[in-house]
Amino acid sequence: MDVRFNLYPPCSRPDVVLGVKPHADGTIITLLLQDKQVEGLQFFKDDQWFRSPIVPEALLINVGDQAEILSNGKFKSPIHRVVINPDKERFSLAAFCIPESDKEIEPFESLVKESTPRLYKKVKDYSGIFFEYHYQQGRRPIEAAKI
Ligand SMILES: O=C(O)CCC(=O)C(=O)O
Ligand SMILES: [Fe+2]
Repeated sequence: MDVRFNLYPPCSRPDVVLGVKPHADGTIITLLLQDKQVEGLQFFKDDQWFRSPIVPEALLINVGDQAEILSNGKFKSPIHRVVINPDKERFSLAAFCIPESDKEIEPFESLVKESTPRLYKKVKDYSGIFFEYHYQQGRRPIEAAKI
């Protein structure tokens, strides 16, 4: 598990600056503790951005790309971003649950059937794929795993 503290300083131009650009997490799951006062996280669904409301003391559990692969697409890893507040700084704490880089992952056999054919290849070192696709090519890393 990797843990990261995020600190988003205020910015007077939230119309042109994002805290985190749109992405889906490359994890199995991500545990997220959000700021108790300042919102910022948004999820993309049906061509719209939806705010993630503050729920004090709650951990937000986000499905990552590797859960999408393991579940043969039953779980979808959502696209999300962080917007910046013009006046207040924001904190978040993210714990990224990821397998060791030498472990191969693929859809669970029991979820691959005639009615639900296999959608993803076997992948290894998804963090490496994530880095190459997301940061270097600006593409969704899950595309690399699709059959
Ligand atoms: O700061 C947040 O609420 C989310 C950050 C995030 O999406 C990430 O670190 O992957
Ligand atoms: Fe994220």
